[in-house]
Amino acid sequence: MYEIKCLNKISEVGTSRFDENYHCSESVENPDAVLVRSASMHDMELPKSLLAIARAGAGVNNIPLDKCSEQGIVVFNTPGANANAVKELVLAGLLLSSRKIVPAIEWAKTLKGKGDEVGKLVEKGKGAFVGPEIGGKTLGVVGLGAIGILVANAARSLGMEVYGYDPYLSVDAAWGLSRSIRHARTLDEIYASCDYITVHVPLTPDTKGMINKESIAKMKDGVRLLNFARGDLAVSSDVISALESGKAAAYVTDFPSDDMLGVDGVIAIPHLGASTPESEDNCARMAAGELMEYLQNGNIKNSVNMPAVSMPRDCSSCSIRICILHRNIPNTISRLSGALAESGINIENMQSKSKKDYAYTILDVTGDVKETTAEHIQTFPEIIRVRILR
Ligand SMILES: NC(=O)c1ccc[n+]([C@@H]2O[C@H](COP(=O)([O-])OP(=O)(O)OC[C@H]3O[C@@H](n4cnc5c(N)ncnc54)[C@H](O)[C@@H]3O)[C@@H](O)[C@H]2O)c1
Ligand SMILES: O=C(O)[C@H](O)COP(=O)(O)O
Repeated sequence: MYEIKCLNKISEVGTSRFDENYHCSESVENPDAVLVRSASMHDMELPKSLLAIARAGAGVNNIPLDKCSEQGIVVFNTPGANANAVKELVLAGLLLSSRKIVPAIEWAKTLKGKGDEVGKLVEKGKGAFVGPEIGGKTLGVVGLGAIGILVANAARSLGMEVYGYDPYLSVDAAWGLSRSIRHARTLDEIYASCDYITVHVPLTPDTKGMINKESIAKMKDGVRLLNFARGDLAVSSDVISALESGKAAAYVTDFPSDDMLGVDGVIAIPHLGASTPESEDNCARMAAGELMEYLQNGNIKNSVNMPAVSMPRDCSSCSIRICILHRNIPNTISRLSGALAESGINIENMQSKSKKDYAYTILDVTGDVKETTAEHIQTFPEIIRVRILR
């Protein structure tokens, strides 16, 4: 029985994929795997039993990736599964940042009780809520991954002039990008050209605080900023100063901090980007599938800390699969195959790949694989974790 611990509420569309070989609940003590959304795992003790974590979503800054890699815990996310939900809210954000919709709605509520006067008061007061159209304006999209691409293409079809910046753009992503998106080679080009700037990059030491005094100074006067990626991408005191001085006209954020709340020009949304039934179902379905495939077959797809390695279990003569997470250093494979040969075990099929400092090897074997074989391999200093799947 595989024990799965849920740290957040996960859509049943995902958890119902677990069959009678799985037990999934919030109160599991020694989990084989964890399913999580945004709950922070940084201060959590990671039990020895833990083999994998699946983030039902995109951002993995709530998970201690280095610690997981060292302990042989494979971390998955669900690329693209919530991208459409975020794109739709970003489009709403573009309009909210322009058309003074939120204060106008609040003002309209104050007319309650004015009876037949309401129509006249609306016409008299609406002049306070004039805001520009987005059509014909320039939008800079920073980060052209699953979300950035959808936002760029959609804004283009709404009549915006769109600039995209992503120095690590993947080939797949490039195929998905409309040809009419302008390629910005530097962030400065985005800052100098764009009336609206939206960021869709992961939070990393490189991107933390990228919206700050210096970058804002390079932006156009009256720039409207949108942050549906992570709060710490922006230095909040610098954004507040820019709003107060009029340098920035709006800051739409899905990650409000205390100091931002109530500031004129801040449109604070309570992290709703991925909160649609469709996206919650997509993420949960994908995350549960990734865990099952890894726990049962040792296959890794969509991991953020380990290489993608998959082999079908179609070797009719070999019922045993050995899965080894190890360091990416020379001679490891030959030591492994030597140790297996000494125990009379033959490798029938094999796949091995590396990702930065780590590597993963799957071996379909014939012969008498004893637990002691795994224990012996586990003593090699380059080996992080060995699993035998029967
Ligand atoms: N508001 C929400 O609910 C919500 C939902 C999903 C994702 N997110 C956030 O949005 C981020 C992006 O999500 P995604 O699904 O598009 O991820 P993704 O991995 O598909 O795309 C990220 C893109 O950013 C690019 N990138 C990385 N560093 C960069 C840099 N310094 N400059 C420019 N580009 C850079 C990458 O090359 C990649 O193309 C996530 O990491 C997460 O933090 C928020
Ligand atoms: O990175 C993500 O996928 C989003 O921030 C969504 O987070 P959530 O699953 O907690 O809504």
